[in-house]
Amino acid sequence: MGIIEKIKEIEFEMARTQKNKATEYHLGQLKAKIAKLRTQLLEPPKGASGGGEGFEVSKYGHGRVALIGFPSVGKSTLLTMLTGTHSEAASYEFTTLTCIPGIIHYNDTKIQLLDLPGIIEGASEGKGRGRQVIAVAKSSDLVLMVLDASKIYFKKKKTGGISFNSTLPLTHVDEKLCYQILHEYKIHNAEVLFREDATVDDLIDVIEGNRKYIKCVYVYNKIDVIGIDDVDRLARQPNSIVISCNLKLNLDRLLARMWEEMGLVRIYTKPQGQQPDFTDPCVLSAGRGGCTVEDFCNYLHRSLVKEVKYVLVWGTSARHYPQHCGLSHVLNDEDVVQVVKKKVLELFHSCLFSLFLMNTIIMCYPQLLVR
Ligand SMILES: Nc1nc2c(ncn2[C@@H]2O[C@H](COP(=O)(O)OP(=O)(O)OP(=O)(O)O)[C@@H](O)[C@H]2O)c(=O)[nH]1
Ligand SMILES: [K+]
Ligand SMILES: [Mg+2]
Repeated sequence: MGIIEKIKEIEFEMARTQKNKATEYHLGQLKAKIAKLRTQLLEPPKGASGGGEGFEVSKYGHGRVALIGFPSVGKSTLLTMLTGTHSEAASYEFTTLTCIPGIIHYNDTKIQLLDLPGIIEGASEGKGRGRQVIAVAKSSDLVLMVLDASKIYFKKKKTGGISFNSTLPLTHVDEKLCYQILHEYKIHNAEVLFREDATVDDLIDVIEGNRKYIKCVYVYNKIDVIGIDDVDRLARQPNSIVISCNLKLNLDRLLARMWEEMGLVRIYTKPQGQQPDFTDPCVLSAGRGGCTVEDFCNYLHRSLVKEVKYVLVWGTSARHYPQHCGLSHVLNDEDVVQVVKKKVLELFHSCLFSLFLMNTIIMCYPQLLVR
C-alpha cells in the first residue's frame, strides 16, 4: 500500500471514531501516525533520485493547466472555485499531498486544471514531493503560478535592449559572448538570466527553443487582505493577474487570460451545402507558426492532406468570404472551414481527358471505327 493510501485509511478511521474520553488516546495515536506518514511523503527518499510515488493523472480535455505555488497560497480553493471539484483547503501547509484534477468548461472546450502540493525551497531536489510537482508542471500547457498577494516574493521589470543577469558565477559564458550570440540570432531585446553555469551550447539550445519552456501567468490571490494601492501595483506587473477566491474577484478575467495564453484555436467544419456545425468545434493548439490548414487537415485525418484540393474559409483569417486557401494558410480561432477534396474534380478531369483522347483517336483514325 502506498503512503497516500495509508494516510487516507487512517483519516477514514479517524472520521469513523467517535470523539470522547475513551478514544482520545487512540485518536492521538492515529494523528501521530498521519503526521509521520506526511513527513515521509514530503521528504525525498534517501539515496533514491526519483522521489517517491509519481502523480498518475492522465491527460484529459483540450489542454492542461497546473496550479503551482508555495503552500497555503490558495491553490486548492481556486481549483474548487473554477472546476467545482472539491479539493481540501485549510490554513495549514501541505493540505494537498497529491495531484487533484478538475475540469474547466470554457468556450466550448474542456481544460484540465491540476491542483498540486505546495512547493518549497529544495523542490527540485525532491523536497515536499517537488520532483513530482515539477514533472506535472512540465507536462502542462500552461502554469498558473499562484502567489499570496499579502506576501510579495519577487519583482520583475521590463526594459528595452538586452539585460544580462546571473545568479551564480559563470565559467563558460560571459556577458560579451552572450551578446554576440544573441546578435547572431538577430535578438536585440531580451532578458537573460543564468540560473546555472551554462555552456554556449546550453544558451544556443535555449535560443533555438530546444528546451521546454512552459508558459506561465502569475496569479496573485487574496487581494481581499491588501490595500487598493498594492492591488494596483501587482495588477501592473507583467504577466500577472490579481484575484480573490474568497470574494470571487476577477475569476472571469483569470479564465479569459488562461484561454488567451493557451492559444487554442476552435475550427468549425462546414460540410458542402450544409450549415456549419457550431456545436462541436475541432480544438487545436496553435504552435509557433499558428494553426495552419495543414494542421487542421492532419487533425481531421492523417491521410486527408493528400486529398485536399483547397479549403474554403470564413472567419477572421479570411480576406473575403469564403476565401479559397491552401495548406499553408493560417487559421484563426472560430474560423469555419469547408474542405474541398481533389478526388471528385480529378475524376472529372480525367474523364474529360479520356473523352478528349478517344475523340482525337477517332478523328485521326476513322478507319478504326469502320473495323
Ligand atoms: N483571505 C483570503 N484567504 C484565502 C483566499 N483563498 C484561499 N484562502 C485561504 O488560504 C488558506 C489556504 O488555502 P488552500 O486552498 O488550502 O491553499 P493551498 O495553496 O492549496 O495550500 P497547500 O495545499 O497546503 O499547498 C485557507 O485557509 C483558505 O481559506 C482568498 O482569496 N482570500
Ligand atoms: K493549505
Ligand atoms: Mg492545496
